[in-house]
Amino acid sequence: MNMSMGLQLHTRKGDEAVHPKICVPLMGKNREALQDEWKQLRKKTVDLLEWRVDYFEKNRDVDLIIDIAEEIHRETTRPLLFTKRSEAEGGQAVSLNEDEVVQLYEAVIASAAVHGIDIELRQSEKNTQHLIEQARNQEIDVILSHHNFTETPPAQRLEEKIREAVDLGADVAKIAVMPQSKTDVLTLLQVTEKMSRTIPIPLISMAMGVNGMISRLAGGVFGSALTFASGAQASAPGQIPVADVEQVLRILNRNM
Ligand SMILES: O=C1C[C@@](O)(C(=O)O)C[C@@H](O)[C@@H]1O
Repeated sequence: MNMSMGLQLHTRKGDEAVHPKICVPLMGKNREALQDEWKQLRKKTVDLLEWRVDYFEKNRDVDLIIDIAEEIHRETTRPLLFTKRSEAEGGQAVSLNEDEVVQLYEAVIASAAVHGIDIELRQSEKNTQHLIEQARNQEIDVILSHHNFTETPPAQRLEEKIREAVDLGADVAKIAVMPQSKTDVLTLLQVTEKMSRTIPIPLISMAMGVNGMISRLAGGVFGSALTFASGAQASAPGQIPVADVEQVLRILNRNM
């Protein structure tokens, strides 16, 4: 079984289900709010934390960001995923332009304060390759991600996105879609089932919204390596509180 050291996610082995890890997003707008969020998680089963830095007010203060990232890891001892989600893919509107986002990622990678970074596949190939190279030197995992907040593209398109992530050199591929029907949820799960058996890296997938909730609980059965669960707030539609997710996964893992 491959283990990416940074985020410690598992690649699926043959036909076996994956015991997915649980990641909780931190969305505080300042240090105090972030501290409140992670303190509330102390007694919860959380494998990873994601800092959604697009919610952070002082997003130009790189030294502060690195200092907080170090504090999060020191205090929680969980691998930390660093994400600046774009507005086009469900993130907050921020004043940073593309180059500034790349500079922020470069500084965070250089600090080695995080264990993984999320880069969207919409980012230019040049920037992506550059950041992957930097991250590799620091043994930081790179998730290459694609989110569609309005619909579920056809299976073939989703498979192409996953292949694109693999071909660009991702350590982990991720797709999130918005289902308009239960059939769309099945499409997402079917793609997950097929691709997680075929690609050499862990795959994370989810269908968002109420229709998609089942994918956040049962995605591991189909090969998804990680599920996002809400702590103080949900960072995407359909996220379920971490204690509920943990309960369901415990039942599945115990019996499978
Ligand atoms: O990409 C993802 C997945 C997500 O959008 C979800 O649907 O749970 C939540 C985001 O915080 C994270 O960056």
